[in-house]
Amino acid sequence: MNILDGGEGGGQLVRTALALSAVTGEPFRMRHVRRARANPGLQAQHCAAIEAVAAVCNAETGGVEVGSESFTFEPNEDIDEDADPADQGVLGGSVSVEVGTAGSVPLVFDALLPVAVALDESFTARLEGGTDAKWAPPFDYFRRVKLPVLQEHGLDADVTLNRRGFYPRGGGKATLTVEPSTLDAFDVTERGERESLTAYSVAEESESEDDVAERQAEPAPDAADVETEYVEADCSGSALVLAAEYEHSTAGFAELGEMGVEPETVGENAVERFEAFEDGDAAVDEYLADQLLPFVALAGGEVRAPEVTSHVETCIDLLAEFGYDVTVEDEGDTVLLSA
Ligand SMILES: Nc1ncnc2c1ncn2[C@@H]1O[C@H](COP(=O)(O)OP(=O)(O)OP(=O)(O)O)[C@@H](O)[C@H]1O
Repeated sequence: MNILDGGEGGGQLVRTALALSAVTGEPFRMRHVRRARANPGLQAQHCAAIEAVAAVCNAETGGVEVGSESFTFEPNEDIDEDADPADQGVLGGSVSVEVGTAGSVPLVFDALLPVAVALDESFTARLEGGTDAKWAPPFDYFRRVKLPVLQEHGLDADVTLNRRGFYPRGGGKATLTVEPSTLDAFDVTERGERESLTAYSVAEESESEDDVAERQAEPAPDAADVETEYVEADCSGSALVLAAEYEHSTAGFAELGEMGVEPETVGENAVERFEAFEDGDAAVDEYLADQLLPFVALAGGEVRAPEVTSHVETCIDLLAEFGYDVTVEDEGDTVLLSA
């Protein structure tokens, strides 16, 4: 059993370990889960990710409860460890999981997506929780930025939003369907010319009185197409994702509305990050960089990112524990991640 130390990072290490364990068939124990966080141990969102990935690969789990700092995950014992990972017979099927209040639905999807390379048959995951939650990719980032980049590289997956769920009540619903997939190696080193820029601005319906969705999108550059939407949800909330599609890549700049923060400020923050990105030479934004790492490890290739964030660093260490080497080349203003 692979003994992993989760102490240097956050939930991302839990999600990456689950995905890699499902793909390789290698069981693991993770200790010191989120040790340095203010609320150490597994949180509801992480327990939901464990439950979802376990359902897809028939894993046995131990120690999975909120607050637990150590847990085990043993994927289907029927897996033939000598076989190629793509032929190891991870099952598919369907699973419904409540992530709980505003626990992030896209983050649980993140744990499930890499399993695509080892599936026998498709799986469907129906999740309930926060679609647009703090410290996580908002739903439109997942749908408009991350998924398109992965689909471009062979991932056969689709997502449907059934209901938005904002912080703190959650209550959002989304369905992810993933088919067995063969990934192409990544060559995301130059982003190329920008082909489109879209501001996806969403707010809960009561916020239409204050034109929140329009005001969030107002600072977007003139070149941007603007899509505003008001939705039914269990509590008020709003999100803005500025998605920039380039010839060879897509980058996203996502911000959530917050009490006491003017909607225009939400938009300005996203625009500031977009402009800084366009001033540099990276092909993906800093968040996509850490989220792509498991796929780069599995498929090989290169991705040019703005910097080595702590998420990138700790994820690379974890991938090495499963035998996947990702190297980082410091290029000055950018970094090249290769496998
Ligand atoms: N604004 C954002 N846009 C896109 N992705 C984001 C954004 N904010 C955070 N993320 C992504 O969300 C993930 C957060 O991972 P992290 O390990 O910090 O989260 P967690 O599971 O909530 O656990 P923890 O509470 O331990 O931090 C990262 O993959 C990061 O790229």
